[in-house]
Amino acid sequence: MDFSTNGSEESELYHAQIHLYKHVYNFVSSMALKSAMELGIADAIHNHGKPMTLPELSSSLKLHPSKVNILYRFLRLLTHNGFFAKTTVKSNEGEEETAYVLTPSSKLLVSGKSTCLSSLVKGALHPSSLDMWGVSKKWFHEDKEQTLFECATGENYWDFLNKDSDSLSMFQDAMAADSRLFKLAIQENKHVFEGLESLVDVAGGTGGVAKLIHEAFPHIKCTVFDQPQVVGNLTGNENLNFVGGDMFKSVPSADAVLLKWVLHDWNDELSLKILKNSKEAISHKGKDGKVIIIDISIDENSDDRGLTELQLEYDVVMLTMFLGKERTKKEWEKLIYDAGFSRYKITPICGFKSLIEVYP
Ligand SMILES: C[S@@+](CC[C@H](N)C(=O)[O-])C[C@H]1O[C@@H](n2cnc3c(N)ncnc32)[C@H](O)[C@@H]1O
Repeated sequence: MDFSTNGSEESELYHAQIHLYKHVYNFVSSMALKSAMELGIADAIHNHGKPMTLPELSSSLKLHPSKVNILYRFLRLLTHNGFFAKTTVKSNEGEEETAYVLTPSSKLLVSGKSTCLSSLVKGALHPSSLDMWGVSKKWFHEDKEQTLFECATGENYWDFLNKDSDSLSMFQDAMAADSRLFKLAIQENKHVFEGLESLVDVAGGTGGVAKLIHEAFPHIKCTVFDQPQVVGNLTGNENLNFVGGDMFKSVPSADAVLLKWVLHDWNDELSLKILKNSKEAISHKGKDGKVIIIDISIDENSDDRGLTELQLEYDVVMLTMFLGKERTKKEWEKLIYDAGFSRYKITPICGFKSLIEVYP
């Protein structure tokens, strides 16, 4: 084989190598982030109340003294990746020392805050979501309509969650964490909820979003509708109640149906069923009823390549875990019209998701 190249071919080759290696080792950044979350680095810096030096951080985390340099190297990667920032402080002896501070991204790992996403990091990077990748070649060659998760474990992800209360809690906590960040989107899109007297949050989990809507619009009668094993033990109040059931059979009646992070779990056939049941649920309001979908609308032509990459990664997660999908605007339009709705409006929210108002 001839490896001789001219300058530009060489540069292209090295670029290609860096590109490939970068994608091969991306998992290290994910795992370092997971370690930071498990160690509680963000909490330690937050609780310290001022920039924290490496020895202070190591001692606060109660690490073995032999691990200080290891912590430094994890922090170097995480700082490079934008999770921490460095500053200088003066030691008691008057010497300048490097100290770490939180960035907006690591502030999302501070526990006890409404914006804490630690449980999402925990759920998304849990071995139950990662181990399945070992059988992806087998999955591609099999003539079976099953998820990668099912191919690896012999059971579908919903059954896996439902048989073990720890896994179900982990999943619901991750969803609730994601939902809490929805507060800002509600404030920015108040008009979507104004005028409603009742709303049912279909497959609303433990009520993360419904609670935010209830806070912002206390007069709206909110119902969280989910599987009985998810909502069975939850209690609300006069205007926030929890109902167990199966959205593929029927959906409780309300002025509006909310479907957040729901339709991406299902293929078009099952999503159509959910949308038709939702249409039925708002039918008493005639043309004034609405279905509010919160999901990704993939934009492959976006100038923001990082955002599109995240949307496409989510699509593969939905595919491998649920045989679900993230949809493009065109795919949303088809699904919405196939379900018998007459118009819709898409508004980008939360950076990478969309709010889709759908009308009969
Ligand atoms: C991805 S989670 C979304 C939860 C919530 N909407 C949120 O954004 O936090 C999907 C939810 O669908 C619920 N679910 C699955 N199958 C269901 C069914 N047949 N009827 C009602 N809910 C169901 C699950 O229990 C889970 O809470």
